[in-house]
This record gives sequence, structure tokens and C-alpha cells, in this order.
Amino acid sequence: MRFLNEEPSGNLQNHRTQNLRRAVSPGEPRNNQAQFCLDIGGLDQAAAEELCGGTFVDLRKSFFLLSGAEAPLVAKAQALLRWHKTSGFCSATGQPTHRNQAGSQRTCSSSAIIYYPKMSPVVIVLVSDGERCLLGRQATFPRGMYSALAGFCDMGETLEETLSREVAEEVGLEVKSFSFSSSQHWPFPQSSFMMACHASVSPAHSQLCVDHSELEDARWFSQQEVLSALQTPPHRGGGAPPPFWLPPKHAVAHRLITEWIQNTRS
Ligand SMILES: NC(=O)c1ccc[n+]([C@@H]2O[C@H](COP(=O)([O-])OP(=O)(O)OC[C@H]3O[C@@H](n4cnc5c(N)ncnc54)[C@H](O)[C@@H]3O)[C@@H](O)[C@H]2O)c1
Repeated sequence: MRFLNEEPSGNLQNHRTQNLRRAVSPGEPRNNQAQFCLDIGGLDQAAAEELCGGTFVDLRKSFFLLSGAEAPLVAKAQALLRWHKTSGFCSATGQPTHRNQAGSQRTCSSSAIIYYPKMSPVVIVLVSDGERCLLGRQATFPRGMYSALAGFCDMGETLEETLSREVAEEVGLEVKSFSFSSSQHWPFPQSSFMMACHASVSPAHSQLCVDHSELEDARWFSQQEVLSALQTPPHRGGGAPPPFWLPPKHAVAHRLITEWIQNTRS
């Protein structure tokens, strides 16, 4: 990741004013410096890489490389730029929308309706029967990667209703109790607001009935299996992946799994 602090040159310099108008602010100043993000996808990639002194990496892959503070910042920046790119017209009038200076909202030129960037609420849950935890994978996940169960909230649902419904639908289990852990903005494939929870089921009723239209596989894993997977570096492509590995540390699923290990060992 590169922060460009200095006066840009070349292509970027030529379009400086235009660029500043298109830039959006991803948040609070950092070290007393305002931050802006800019979609430079229109520039020649090789020239932009030379100018920045780096190479472009897919955002998902970059999550394996970035530090703790950088990952959420880049995720937010990309989500905001994508929102602007796809929100150019009012869905009520069909007229163009115009952004405010910070890039935090867009207003319809005809109706004055104001649009704000949106996140879709998602519940992500790590289910345990006391001894084991339940992890699943979709067919689209990288080979060998297992994660906690996740699902979008339906309109009008509470967090607890979504959690119970998703666990019942995806693996056929009845949740006995749950506790909230933490939350996170997740930019893939669109902005989701992830609400992460731990849930428990009765060991006597832990037989899985996996909905294979949603999950390719779901299984109970022992503490030992999870511990050794936590020590396995995430697979970054190239060569055969390990048979069982976990999401990167910036994913809230990783946090849930780490917390589960800490809680069961204490
Ligand atoms: N950060 C993490 O640790 C982590 C872990 C797992 C999943 N996730 C994210 O959680 C989200 C949900 O996970 P999933 O496995 O259910 O995803 P998914 O993308 O497989 O979606 C499941 C279904 O939900 C529906 N859907 C898609 N977008 C929707 C929306 N905005 N509102 C309502 N329904 C929608 C679609 O019918 C889709 O087939 C995804 O964005 C995924 O990337 C994050």
C-alpha cells in the first residue's frame, strides 16, 4: 500500500484539479493529514505502478499483506469509490446525482433526494457444541478454506432472528444461546456490515443436515484441528493449498475462531 504525500507528477499532475474533484475522503485525518482516495483505474497500469513504486494487487489478496490499520482503510476507500461509480443516477427520477465535496453523499439534480453509501447487515456466527466448533465452506471459497457461517439479514429481521434462521437453514441446528463478539465492515463483493457472534447448540442435538445448495461442506472441528490451522499461514495461491486453512486475520471470522480457542482453553 502506498500513501502518496508528495506533489504528483506525470499523468497524475496533468489531471490534478480533476483528480481532486473526483477524490473522496475515507475518514478522519491520519497523523494530522487529511486522506483522500482516488480511482486511478483509467490510467495506464504500468505507468501508475512506476509512479507509485509498487504493483497493483487484488483487494482480497492485499488483505493477506496489509497491517491492522491499513486493511479497514483500504476496504472503506474501495467501497466508497465503488458506491460513487454505481450511484450516478436517481432511482426515483432517473436524473443524474451529484456528489458533495467530501464524497459522503449524492443528491438528485431534479428531486433533491439525498443518497448515502450503504452497507448490508450480515450476521456471522461461530457455532460450538462445547467441545467442537462448526465451520463451513462455499464452493466459491478458495480450496481448503473454511469459515464461520454467515447470512444477510432479511428485511425487518433482528440480529437474533437472522442468526437462528441462518444456522437452521444452512446446517439444520437449533441455537440454544448466543453472545455478541464484535463487528466489521467487509467490502467483498459489496459492502456488508458484519455482526459477529458466538452461538452454542446442545451436544445431544449436533447432527448436521447441510444445505448443499448453500454450502459445499460444513463440519465439526476439534480444538486441536483449529489450533493447527491457526498456525498454518493462509494460502496465497501457487502450489496445492493445505486441506484445511482459515480466513486471513483481518476477517472477523478469524477473530471469532481465535476467541473460541481462547475461551475453550481458559
Ligand atoms: N469477514 C468475514 O469474516 C466474512 C466471513 C464470511 C462471509 N463474509 C461475507 O458475508 C456476506 C454474506 O455471506 P454469505 O455466505 O451469505 O454470502 P453470499 O454472497 O453467498 O450470499 C448468499 C445469498 O444472499 C443473497 N444476497 C446477496 N447479497 C445480498 C444483500 N445485499 N442482501 C440480501 N441478500 C443478499 C444472494 O441470494 C446470495 O446468493 C458476504 O458478503 C461475505 O463476503 C465475511
